Amino acid sequence: MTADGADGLDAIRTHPAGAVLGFDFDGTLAPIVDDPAAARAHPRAAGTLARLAPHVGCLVIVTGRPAAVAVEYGGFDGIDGLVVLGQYGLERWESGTLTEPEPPPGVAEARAKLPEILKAAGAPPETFVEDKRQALAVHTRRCAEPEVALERLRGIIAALAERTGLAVEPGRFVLELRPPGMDKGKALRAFIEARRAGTAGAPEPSAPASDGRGGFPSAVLFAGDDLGDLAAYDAIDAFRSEGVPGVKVCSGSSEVTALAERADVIVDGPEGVVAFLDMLLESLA
Ligand SMILES: O=P(O)(O)OC[C@H]1O[C@H](O[C@H]2O[C@H](CO)[C@@H](O)[C@H](O)[C@H]2O)[C@H](O)[C@@H](O)[C@@H]1O
Repeated sequence: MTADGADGLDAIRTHPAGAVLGFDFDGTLAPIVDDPAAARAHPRAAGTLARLAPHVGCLVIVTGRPAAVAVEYGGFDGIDGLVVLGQYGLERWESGTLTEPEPPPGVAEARAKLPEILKAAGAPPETFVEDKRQALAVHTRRCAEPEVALERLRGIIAALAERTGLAVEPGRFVLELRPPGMDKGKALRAFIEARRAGTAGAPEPSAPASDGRGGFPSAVLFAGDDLGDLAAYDAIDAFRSEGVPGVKVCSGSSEVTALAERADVIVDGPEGVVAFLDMLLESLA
């Protein structure tokens, strides 16, 4: 644990009612599997989050998944106050209500062109396109050589993104074509600022009271595993520069090393994340 991370953890323990705890879904709360539709949260993840909820200011999941899919696969419905920001922050799920924008026209264009483009690039037949309505994720995990297949597609996916006005989001054996302008850092920051102000586009619950000693947020933690989570780490760094303690947790894997280099603490995948939260919970209860 870095010294800054230890400070962040201390601040959560000292002022839990003002703390914001954010999480990625795949690879952090849910073990990675070959088929995206078969992913489910670690069996203890939802229970641990439910037990944490009454102790902390906010629990928020910030994911590349559609928000409703993360809620379903995570078993998160019913966790008090939990908010899910889906599609890198474009969608929001809270208390059973989903808010989502219309996808930009470039998504339909990319959807129409993608099959022919993948074929022309010689993508292996195991290449799989996950259609998330707001975005298209091209997966190569099931290919015999997933890294080779992914590299082969990088150029043509970038060109398609350029033509359709979309952004490329690289991840664990996946290249996503998604609307630009939002990322997990912006989503996390906007969520916290809205809570701090007690207002948002939609009626927002008032900013949770801190315990009377810390401000809001008293501390911010984010746990992630993949490249898309680096923007959330950036947000933690920015909060720190403003005097808000933070903790960057890395759900470690051999597939991605970029997060480990910037994390305060590295744990062993979703099992390690849940164990870390159990330990935090014990120190709060
Ligand atoms: O932001 P996240 O919650 O981490 O979501 C990022 C993407 O995760 C999913 O793909 C990853 O998980 C799959 C299931 O374990 C795995 O098969 C795939 O190789 C991974 O890249 C998901 O399918 C995407 O839609 C998410 O955007």
